[in-house]
Amino acid sequence: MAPKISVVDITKHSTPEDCWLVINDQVYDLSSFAPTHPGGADIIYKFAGKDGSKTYNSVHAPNLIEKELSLSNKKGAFDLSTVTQIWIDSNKEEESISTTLGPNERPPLSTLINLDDFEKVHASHGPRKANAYVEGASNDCLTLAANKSLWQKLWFRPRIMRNVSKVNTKMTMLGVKTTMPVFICPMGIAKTSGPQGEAALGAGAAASGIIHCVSTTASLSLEDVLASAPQHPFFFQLYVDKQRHKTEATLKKIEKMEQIRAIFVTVDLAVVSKREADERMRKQEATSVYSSRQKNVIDKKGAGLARTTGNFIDWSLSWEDLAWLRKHTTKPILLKGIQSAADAKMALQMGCAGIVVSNHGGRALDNAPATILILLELRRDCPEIFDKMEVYIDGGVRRGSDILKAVCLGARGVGVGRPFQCSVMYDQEGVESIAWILQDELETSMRLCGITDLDKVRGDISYLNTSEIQQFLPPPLKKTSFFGFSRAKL
Ligand code: HEM
Ligand SMILES: Cc1cc2nc3c(=O)[nH]c(=O)nc-3n(C[C@H](O)[C@H](O)[C@H](O)COP(=O)(O)O)c2cc1C
Repeated sequence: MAPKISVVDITKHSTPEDCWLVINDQVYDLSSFAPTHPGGADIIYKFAGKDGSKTYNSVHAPNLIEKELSLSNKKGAFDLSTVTQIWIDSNKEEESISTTLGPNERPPLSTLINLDDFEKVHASHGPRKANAYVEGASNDCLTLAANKSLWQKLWFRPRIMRNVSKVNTKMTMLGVKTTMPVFICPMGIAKTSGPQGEAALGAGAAASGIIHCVSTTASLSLEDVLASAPQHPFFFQLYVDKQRHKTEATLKKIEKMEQIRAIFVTVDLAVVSKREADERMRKQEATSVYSSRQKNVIDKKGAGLARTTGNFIDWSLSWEDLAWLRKHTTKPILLKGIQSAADAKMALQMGCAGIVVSNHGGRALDNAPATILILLELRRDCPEIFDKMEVYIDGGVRRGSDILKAVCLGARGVGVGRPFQCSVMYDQEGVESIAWILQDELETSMRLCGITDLDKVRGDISYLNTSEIQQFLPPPLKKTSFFGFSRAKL
């Protein structure tokens, strides 16, 4: 067996011409590869003679380097027993430098061409704490992954030769006319991702003709967020506070705010779940933009930003509380976090104006079903709700074609979360860029499907083939005809 390579040996190769790096406990010679690295040579030279694993892993799959480099550039295993404190400290310096690059060092906005690009750049260039917070999900992130991957298993059945020179993507959501059926999901503490925080989301939504749903845990005051687009409507997301009088005061304030057109009460997060990436970040690393009202405590779970800013949420919330909420607002109430047909029916019975099918982007119960499956379940088990209230969906929506799929299944619109939060890195321009990409992708997929008016195909499943994901549906509550659709629509 080849001898392991020590710290002393590696530090001898710390120049651009002779550039060795440790990546995941293996030593590589990247001298000839670095100048051709698509992410730039500098990022590799920064770690010459050092351990680049953290930065590398934040953008790359672990096996990429093994796959790409020739055998002669693989120098062997790193000798961990030779690690010194000085070496660890020098690596840390480089890591912090590489995660706090200035605006001019980020990839230009024009090079980001889909929503995943925004999440990748946030991972590689955003503040580490913000990234752990934004990208994190519960436990093993199974629901997070399922949300996204199951959209990809829903296929289209395109029609042809339908004169698609003009397409109409407009939709009315809760009485608000929008350019396309998209709202920016409520997300806490957006300032951790970029200095404009929610103001970028509000102004970007207004400029793009979509709606921002402001979170209870926004880093800016509600007034400041609304001021970012003074003529534009917003939605407000409500977490009910354990101290109910605080919620009552919030609702009283909102009642007078004409810009707020609806209240989305979040019902899927009785307690903040275990988000391990976030929890691993220690309290002292927190950028305390919001946490002044909470006492941050480190316990055995860690000190995640989500949990420390979310422990005011009332876990006693129940269906009876809807009457209490109704007493304090005249605005439409929607329940955000519906995950079954039974609860969707209940929301309708209780007089809600609508629901958001959501599992909190995989940040609530891990192993909760992917949201597209819940939407299918609703279509099958309670199709009547789509005519009687407004149904929205979020979770893993990353393509304009996902919007089209949701609408064909009967949703009035979709929420998009993480990509928008990541786009705040580029301020308002970044937010507008995401909206533009979605609009463009939506129009393209409509044209290629032979659809000219989005509103006219709402609930028309004839453009979809659901067979690949139907196997994942739970058994029906009661027997209904296939999907509850009339045959004409099938
Ligand atoms: C054979 C090894 C490598 C290959 C094939 C490779 C490939 C790439 C590619 C294709 C990109 C473009 C963006 C993307 O697809 O995600 C990229 C970006 C990047 N790579 Fe690598 N890479 C390698 C090694 C490394 C190493 C060793 C590091 C760190 C020490 C690193 C750090 C980065 C970073 C930080 C970016 C993002 C740059 C930016 O956003 O401006 N890569 N790499
Ligand atoms: C960073 C972050 C913060 C969030 N904060 C809230 C919140 O304050 N209130 C809420 O109802 N949902 C919150 N959510 C959940 C989103 O509103 C939404 O349900 C989810 O992000 C949609 O999934 P996606 O990120 O895959 O698009 C948050 C999600 C993220 C990623």
